[in-house]
Amino acid sequence: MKISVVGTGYVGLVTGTCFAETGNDVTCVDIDANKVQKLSNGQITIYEPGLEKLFERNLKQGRLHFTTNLEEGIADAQVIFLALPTPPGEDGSADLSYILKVADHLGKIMTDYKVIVDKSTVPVGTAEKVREVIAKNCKTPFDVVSNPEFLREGVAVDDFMKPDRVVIGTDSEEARKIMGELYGPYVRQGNPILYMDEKSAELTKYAANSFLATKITFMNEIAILCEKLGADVDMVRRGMGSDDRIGKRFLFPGIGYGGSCFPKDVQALAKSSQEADYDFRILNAVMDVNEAQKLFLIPKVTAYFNDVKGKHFALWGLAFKPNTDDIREAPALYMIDALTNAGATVSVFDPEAMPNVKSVIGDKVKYAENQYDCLENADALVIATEWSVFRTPDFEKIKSLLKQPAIFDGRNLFEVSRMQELGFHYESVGRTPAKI
Ligand SMILES: NC(=O)c1ccc[n+]([C@@H]2O[C@H](COP(=O)([O-])OP(=O)(O)OC[C@H]3O[C@@H](n4cnc5c(N)ncnc54)[C@H](O)[C@@H]3O)[C@@H](O)[C@H]2O)c1
Ligand SMILES: O=c1ccn([C@@H]2O[C@H](COP(=O)(O)OP(=O)(O)O[C@H]3O[C@H](CO)[C@@H](O)[C@H](O)[C@H]3O)[C@@H](O)[C@H]2O)c(=O)[nH]1
Repeated sequence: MKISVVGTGYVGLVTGTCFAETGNDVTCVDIDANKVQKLSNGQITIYEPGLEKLFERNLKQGRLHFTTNLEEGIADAQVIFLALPTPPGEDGSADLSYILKVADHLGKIMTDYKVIVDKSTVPVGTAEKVREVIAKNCKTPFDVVSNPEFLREGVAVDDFMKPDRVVIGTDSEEARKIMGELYGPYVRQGNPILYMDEKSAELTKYAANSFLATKITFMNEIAILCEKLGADVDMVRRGMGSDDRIGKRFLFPGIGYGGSCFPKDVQALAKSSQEADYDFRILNAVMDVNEAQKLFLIPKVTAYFNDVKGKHFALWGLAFKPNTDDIREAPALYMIDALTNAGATVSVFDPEAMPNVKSVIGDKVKYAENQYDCLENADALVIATEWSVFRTPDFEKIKSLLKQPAIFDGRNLFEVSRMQELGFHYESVGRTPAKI
């Protein structure tokens, strides 16, 4: 099938590459000429494990094309995916201007039947708006479908190729048939395509992200309570997660959820809800708790040193989670601000995200060559992201490099008892009685 993907960022590039991999002829369109040039020349523009190989193969075999020209990009396409940004507007609601601008343009240039697919995360009613905007100028029949994307950064290829489910919101039989054919190769037995009306599809995406953010936040509050009551959140987590109704996943406490999705989507759902005259109280609490959680380690660090002014910290991990170079809403950035504002200095190390951090905060911190180099002259180590490479470090080396053997771990990487045996002052999340 000939398909077009408009917006070649994270989701667009994964969508385009994966659809090419299953034999479709894909043209990706982006207004960023620099990005399009790089991609056309075989240079991948995002860090995503496993994607590069697929990207190179499909580019070489001529199934993947890139252009800045929308008219050329959609010319023969039967399906057009919109994978455009939907950032928070000033009031927290999703900014639909990117989507509606492209929809308006499409209406002026479409000359035969096409299925326009909202792949971006968009509020209820967006498919209707897209339809209206296209219809203003369009003389040919078309359908608009809501097909939200559930992939996670870091495991995006697997999530796309082996989805738990594919949600397709449409009441058009023709669009349903085309979308079913396109997704056929990805849908394993038992992991179904869920056909529904477009509003339910749109809401499913926000409901899923908000529920997961709530699940994490609930555990973060349980972790706080564990410290106050002297319980161990690891035990509580296992005890809870063994109940199938609760499930083991997304129960890991830490220093708050970040990334390009949960923070903006929880906020957008709260806003949509307000517009529908309903105060979604849980979501307001989730946002409040998460804001505070990003700085969860700071009072522990401050209490240990009395005052952090003049102290130097090593920070391992900058990306909002491992296996990505994405630093959007990363808790590490909030901690860097808090520590430097209090008069401390910080050396950082991250396997992938340092160039992105440098482009945002420049020389506010020192960028280390590797995780051990980062520890030189540091008073303590702070851990913000659970990269695998941080999980089994050389503890003797850490001890010899740090001025004092103190580790503040926002991701619960190590066993508390082992760290005590090794002679570290070790604080993590929800596993030791509160000292403050
Ligand atoms: N990143 C994720 O993990 C993820 C997962 C699921 C859903 N989503 C949703 O998917 C959507 C896209 O997210 P993303 O992370 O891929 O965004 P992104 O910012 O990485 O990419 C968006 C791309 O759109 C391009 N663009 C902007 N205006 C354009 C125009 N007029 N024509 C063509 N291209 C244009 C930009 O240059 C950019 O390359 C958002 O709604 C997001 O919430 C993201
Ligand atoms: O037990 C957990 C699981 C996750 N997190 C944090 O939650 C955030 C989000 O993690 P994750 O969901 O793995 O990353 P994303 O790539 O942002 O993916 C989410 O957002 C995407 C964009 O909407 C959706 O497509 C995905 O289904 C959804 O998981 C990160 O800061 C994690 O550190 C925790 O603190 N504890």
